[in-house]
Amino acid sequence: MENPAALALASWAAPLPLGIAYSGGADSTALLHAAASRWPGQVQALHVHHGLQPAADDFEVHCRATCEALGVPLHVGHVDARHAPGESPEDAARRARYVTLAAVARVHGLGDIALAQHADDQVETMLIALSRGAGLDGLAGMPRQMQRHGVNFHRPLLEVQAVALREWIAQSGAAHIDDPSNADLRYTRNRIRLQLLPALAATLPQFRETFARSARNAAKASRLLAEVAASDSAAAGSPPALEALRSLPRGRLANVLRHWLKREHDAVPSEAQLEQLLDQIEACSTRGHRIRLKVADGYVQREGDILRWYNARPPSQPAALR
Ligand SMILES: Nc1ncnc2c1ncn2[C@@H]1O[C@H](COP(=O)(O)OP(=O)(O)OP(=O)(O)O)[C@@H](O)[C@H]1O
Repeated sequence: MENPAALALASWAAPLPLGIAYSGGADSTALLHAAASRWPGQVQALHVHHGLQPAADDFEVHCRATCEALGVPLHVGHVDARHAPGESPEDAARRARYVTLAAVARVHGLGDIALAQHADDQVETMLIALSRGAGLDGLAGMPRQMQRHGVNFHRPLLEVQAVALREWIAQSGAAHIDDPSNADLRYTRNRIRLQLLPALAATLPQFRETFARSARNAAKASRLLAEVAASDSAAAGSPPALEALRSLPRGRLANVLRHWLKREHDAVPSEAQLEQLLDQIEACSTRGHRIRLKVADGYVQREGDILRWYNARPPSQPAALR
């Protein structure tokens, strides 16, 4: 049986040299083997050592042995991911992993990193997004390519099914790690993978393809909304002028506010907060109308003709500025 990751890489004009995010797990093992034989001498493995996990040292030892056997250089970065209040430990570990992968890549002159997420990971990501009530951005799933922390991340296996990768691993006997935490049903992602995906497969056999199509549709719509937001935001200025905001229909106003808050302040308003902010802006027809609303971890406040964001409670305003 041919490595399905090799088939996926065959049609990819990858930027070289290429870093491979290699955990030692089945999927990134299949990707590393495929990449090492497709681009000999141009591939380097990047491994993140999760300091808090008891088995992390063993994982690193395993990765070293595999890379030596394949003749691929290995670079290891260390993280000690602690999660912020309100953030799940899984999200914190993922966030820290991307930062570390990028930092290690940059040190070794690599501008591109391939991750081994596949079609099943994409479906899991969409289901998690749905379970959190996500908007279009979340439903778009993971992009095939994104720029973050100064490097390009690629996901060349997004169309490959997990079962194909696992079959190849089993048949080829390629050494890999079975991370026991992948079976821990306390994690939502594991429950989705182990309980929900088999049920989906039984009921909707084509779900991977149709979900992937929905993700692409959502991604297209999401890009369009970002373009509308960029043009409305350019017209409103930064910080945005109330008069320009008030000239927008409610849907576009919500769109531009969401993008302004996310892009410039990394703040995501709840549905109720956004509705309240829209109501306030629409009602704000006199100079004396005051706006001061809690949004995410900060505040949005009217200051004269503009709206301003504060990370913390804003100073009280002299009446002239309200
Ligand atoms: N510790 C790590 N070091 C380097 N890259 C990692 C690490 N953990 C995950 N990755 C990368 O991120 C991708 C997604 O992470 P995820 O946690 O879903 O993978 P995983 O369960 O470790 O599985 P696998 O290695 O089989 O892909 C992996 O496919 C891999 O490319």
